[in-house]
Amino acid sequence: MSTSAFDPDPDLLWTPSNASLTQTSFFREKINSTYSLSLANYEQLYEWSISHRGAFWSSLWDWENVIGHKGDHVVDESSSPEGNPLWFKESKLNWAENQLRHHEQYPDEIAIIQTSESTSIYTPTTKRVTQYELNRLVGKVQRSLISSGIEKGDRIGFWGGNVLEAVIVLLASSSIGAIFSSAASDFGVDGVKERLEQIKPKILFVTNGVVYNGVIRPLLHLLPDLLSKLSNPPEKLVMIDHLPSELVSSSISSSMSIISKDASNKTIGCNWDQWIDTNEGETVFEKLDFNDPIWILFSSGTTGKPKAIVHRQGGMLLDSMREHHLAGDISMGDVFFYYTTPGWMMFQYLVSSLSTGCTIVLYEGSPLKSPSYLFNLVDELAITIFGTSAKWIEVISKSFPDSDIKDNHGLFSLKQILSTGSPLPPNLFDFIYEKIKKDVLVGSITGGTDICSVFAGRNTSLPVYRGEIQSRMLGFALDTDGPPNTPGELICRQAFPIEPLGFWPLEGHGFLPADVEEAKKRFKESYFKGDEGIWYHGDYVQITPSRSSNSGGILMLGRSDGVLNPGGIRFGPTDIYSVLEGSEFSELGIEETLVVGLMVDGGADEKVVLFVKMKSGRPLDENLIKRIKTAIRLARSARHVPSKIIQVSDIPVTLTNKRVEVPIRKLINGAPVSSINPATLRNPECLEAYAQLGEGMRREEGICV
Ligand SMILES: CC(=O)CC(=O)O
Repeated sequence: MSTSAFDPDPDLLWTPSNASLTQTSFFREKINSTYSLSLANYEQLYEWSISHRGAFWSSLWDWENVIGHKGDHVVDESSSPEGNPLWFKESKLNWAENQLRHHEQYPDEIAIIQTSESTSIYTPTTKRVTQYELNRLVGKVQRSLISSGIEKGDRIGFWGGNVLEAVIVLLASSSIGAIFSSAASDFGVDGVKERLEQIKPKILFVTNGVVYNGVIRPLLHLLPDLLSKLSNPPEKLVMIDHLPSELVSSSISSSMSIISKDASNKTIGCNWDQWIDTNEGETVFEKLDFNDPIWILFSSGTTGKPKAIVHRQGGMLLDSMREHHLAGDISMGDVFFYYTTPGWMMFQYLVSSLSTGCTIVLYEGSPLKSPSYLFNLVDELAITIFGTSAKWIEVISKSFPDSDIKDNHGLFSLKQILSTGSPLPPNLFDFIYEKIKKDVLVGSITGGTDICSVFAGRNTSLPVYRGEIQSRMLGFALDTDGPPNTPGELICRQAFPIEPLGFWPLEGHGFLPADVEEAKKRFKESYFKGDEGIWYHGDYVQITPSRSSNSGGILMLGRSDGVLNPGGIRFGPTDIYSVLEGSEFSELGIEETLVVGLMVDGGADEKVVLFVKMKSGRPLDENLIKRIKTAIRLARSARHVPSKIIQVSDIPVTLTNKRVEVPIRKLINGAPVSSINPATLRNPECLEAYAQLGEGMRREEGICV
């Protein structure tokens, strides 16, 4: 693969050196020969995949050699997303069996590398687990789950670090048809409680602690509080010694006594090593329906309790193969790292790549222990696919303003850099190509918790253009709700197999009918509008005109509920963020910004309000305000220039570190702080200040307060 020196398009940053040797091209040839077609490029393949969905998803099943029984049925082609049809109704498969499918043929290949942050008093060893060993461990955990009384449809909870045991429990859970759900070690007790209370797991796994940024953070001492807050605590608690017990021993002993006290009523605690089956045996896989639930993810909606999104076994399997193997060309020999925690869907995204035969890297710790920390890891582990967040790339770009990362790190193995979490602005594409590596595919990917996959993203068969997501993914009828070539909300017009089954509780799991009905209503309100039946994804985007037959790239402009509309000009918050996130404003002291609309004229119009968090000790003075306004006017337009630019001490972010416009827009327009669910935010203590600022602004505007 190489950069193209001759293409006149100034936005072209990278071109695959041999697009015809990618999985996407091979698959297109296969489709052409099977259906006697002559699809000539990605654009034509994409159009075919959405106009022949049954044939596409069925061919994908065959192409990926899914282990299972396919049957004849694929989907009712006339069904809408709101109809949420069953897919592959006659099929039987198991997600975990497919993830572990290389253990017999390639027992010695490394499936997982586990690495963790060290402290001055503790240096963890890097663990390498072979395909054989992983399958064996999953078998042991599977048998222990069964002995613990876990059956198909029961929920299994996990709270803790990004560790090997989390992956093993996830695989073992799917192997018997149980439903997995996890929370990250940095979620507070209330955040975990809100999740577990909704799904009522029978068993909970907890790591004893993690190291983050040099600090030991024990978890077990929080368990008594958590258990006492649950109306229906898990019957069993399994504690995983991720850290040596002497580093967290005081917290263990205090929590164990309280767990034992609870044990007479409810929860019985034990240690992973005591719990896990000591016998050897076969790992068996329950043949499940394509539409059986596999895991529950939580979306960080900021009002009400988090939405408990239930995904399906078959959809998660088939689409992850499309994503990692077909679109990403990941295969055995690749080493795939994604910086994530078990509290983010990128954990499932990463684990789901095991089916390709690649090695996945689990890293537990801070991604910013030093700016070069993860680049060293790339060299040390020969990582080929490196995934991170746009925020991390931004921070790194500010930490290395003058030095070339490529001069200090080999990065020879690196083929792809993936980014998600928030839009990757054009200047960060430039940063990667100039400072990190020239010959690398930069895959900005977007999808999220709602689909636990990617709607648009990395595509090894297509070029990379500055600021653009490469392509819409095969099989998804994606569009915007506006006229062509204008920004609009991202929609999916046709039913798709990774549509969630619904919000928990689903019918048939012993929950109150009223709760099931409420979950159904909330699901409908979350993704559908009017009676069109199409899926509204909640992202504000623009599909660009097709270049190099990519069928159009995607520009991410923000969340659709954060769209601004001053004087009838609609634009996304990203239009402002991308101007202010370069190194120029970082050097001037800007740390973070948030932009929202203040309703004026009785709601008929709005004014753009920009909140700015400054680096410690740096003021937001008149000079800087002037520079901000000028930069926005020059880069965007006079209509984009904020009416008010206000310094704040903190910008609210979700538990997965995404900044949130919606609650702040509500607060400054008069909603009470109590209307925002604090457990969904990492720093809810900052909300009160926004409510007060809103009150002041409304007074200034002559709006009744
Ligand atoms: C793939 C994604 O979209 C991940 C996220 O931002 O949550």
